[in-house]
Amino acid sequence: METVVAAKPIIKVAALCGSLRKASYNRGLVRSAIELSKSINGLEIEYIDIEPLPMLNTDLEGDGTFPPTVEAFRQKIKEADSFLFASPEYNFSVSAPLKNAIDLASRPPNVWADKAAAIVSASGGSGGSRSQYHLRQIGVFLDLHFINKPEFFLNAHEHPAKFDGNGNLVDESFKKKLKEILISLQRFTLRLQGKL
Ligand SMILES: Cc1cc2nc3c(=O)[nH]c(=O)nc-3n(C[C@H](O)[C@H](O)[C@H](O)COP(=O)(O)O)c2cc1C
Repeated sequence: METVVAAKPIIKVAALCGSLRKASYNRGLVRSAIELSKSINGLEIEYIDIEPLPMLNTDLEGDGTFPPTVEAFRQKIKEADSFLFASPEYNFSVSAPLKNAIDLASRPPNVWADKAAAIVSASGGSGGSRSQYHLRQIGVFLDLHFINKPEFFLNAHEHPAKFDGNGNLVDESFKKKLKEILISLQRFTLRLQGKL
């Protein structure tokens, strides 16, 4: 008799980067995550560019409608099962572009709610840990549920050799850690959706 193996549900992850810089290390982390996800069964990552988003102004909201770029962004967030944030630290917090993107998608109805998320960061000093803890705090209000471990903090300025000249992550131990985060995010998302 033929054994039928249930297909693993596909988890769609939307990846956001808080830096708009062309050679951003954090964008490099997103590129790496996309590459690494190709060897994880059931996980798909799409990079969502936040650069075209306007600054939030509630005057621009109609009756439940938003400017077209904002509407398209909100739709992408709505369709995702979970999120990967690559967040540089700006003045001990998340960057303004990332906070703006988060705020835009939080306007009623809040499209972040009840989803799983993971954070990685490349920054100076403590590798972005303080931006990560601010992001977790923001998630409390949004009903975003972050995985706690593993953690990923990379001081890209003290250790620039972990990236190549194009901002791509080349360090094998950090790549391994990044893949562990993706696997943990996949499992947590499935648990949250009651599929595991
Ligand atoms: C306005 C501003 C504030 C910053 N504040 C911090 C900070 O508080 N802590 C830190 O570790 N790095 C800080 N940095 C450094 C950035 O986090 C660092 O340059 C990082 O690599 C930027 O991310 P990216 O490479 O993805 O663009 C700051 C940079 C800017 C532009």
